[in-house]
Amino acid sequence: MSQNKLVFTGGGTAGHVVVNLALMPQFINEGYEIHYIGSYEGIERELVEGMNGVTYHGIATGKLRRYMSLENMKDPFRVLKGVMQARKIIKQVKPRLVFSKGGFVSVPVVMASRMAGVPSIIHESDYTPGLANKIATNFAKYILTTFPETNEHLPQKKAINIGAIVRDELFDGDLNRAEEFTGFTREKPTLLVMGGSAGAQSINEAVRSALPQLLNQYQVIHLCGKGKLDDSINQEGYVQYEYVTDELKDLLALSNFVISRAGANAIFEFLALKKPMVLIPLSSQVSRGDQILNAKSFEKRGYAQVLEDEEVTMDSLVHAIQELKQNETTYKQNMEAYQPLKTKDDVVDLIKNTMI
Ligand SMILES: CC(=O)N[C@H]1[C@@H](OP(=O)(O)OP(=O)(O)OC[C@H]2O[C@@H](n3ccc(=O)[nH]c3=O)[C@H](O)[C@@H]2O)O[C@H](CO)[C@@H](O)[C@@H]1O
Repeated sequence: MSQNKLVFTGGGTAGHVVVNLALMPQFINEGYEIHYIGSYEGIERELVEGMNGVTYHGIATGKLRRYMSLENMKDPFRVLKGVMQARKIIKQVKPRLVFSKGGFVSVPVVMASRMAGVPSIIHESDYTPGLANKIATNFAKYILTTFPETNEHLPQKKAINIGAIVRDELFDGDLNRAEEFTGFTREKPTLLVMGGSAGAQSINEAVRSALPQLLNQYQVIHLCGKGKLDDSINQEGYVQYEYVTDELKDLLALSNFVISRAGANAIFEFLALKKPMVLIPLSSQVSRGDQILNAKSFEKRGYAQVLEDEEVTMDSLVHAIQELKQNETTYKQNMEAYQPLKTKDDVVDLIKNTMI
């Protein structure tokens, strides 16, 4: 059996899985045995379980709720159970390192790795660290950050700014496949709408109400989130999908502009692919406001136009798209000047240099 074993963890939303999806194939190709510790039912299970070369282990996990619920009382016990389960898995697998992409499920795993004397590296995509990663930082060797400003909130010895890690496959989009999948053509420009990995109701509603205006000028690909399809809409030039996996690269290749939430992974993907974007960050009423900071940073660098969630209407959305189109060249020039700080290979090297 291979002595080169790694454990990856992270979940809750796709944003806490995609960096792992970018890194794991590299290690699998080099003959490493990969284990993934996630929740029993989260999106990480869906995205990871079928992958060749990865063994998935489900554990109990708590959840961060920003509202009062009886479930909140049960969470400490679930986290404790998760630590015991993760500890058992780590003892059995004996990995050389644990790599965590954050999210609540990752906390017990990073704690258990520390107990077992296995080093861990965690990754924070957002402008400010989330609660799970703040806790996990205490037990980890390093925390890798996407935005340089994030390091100000973290212990200096542990924080390393690496920039974003984008999946290689996203650069291999194919226009013919996209046309076949959507039924669209290249004659009209295409707008891609992505409300984060789970979809966003406010964006879905605004986009759907703006369709009569938008479809005059654009074709619209709408990634609307699980359970958020609207079957009553059947208009030429509009397609909707709950969530796409392999097809995403092709849909991105066909898209000229993007309307999106401001999740860190998604926006760096659009930047890497030079897609001018309208960002509608998740409001601070329902989150810690990290997406607002992500979006502002992109606006400041001239990559995006930002609309606050509270001001999203049919008219404000159409207006924002018009402005984006008018300034397309400037946005693209700004994005051309962007150079990723470190590559995926640098992170792979860091992992190898930190392994026991
Ligand atoms: C509600 C919530 O907690 N959101 C957080 C979550 O967002 P979320 O899970 O939406 O994460 P991101 O926007 O960062 O990433 C979404 C990922 O899903 C992919 N994708 C999306 C739709 C689809 O159909 N197919 C697909 O593959 C995107 O390409 C991207 O890689 O994690 C982000 C990264 O920590 C945070 O910034 C967000 O605040």
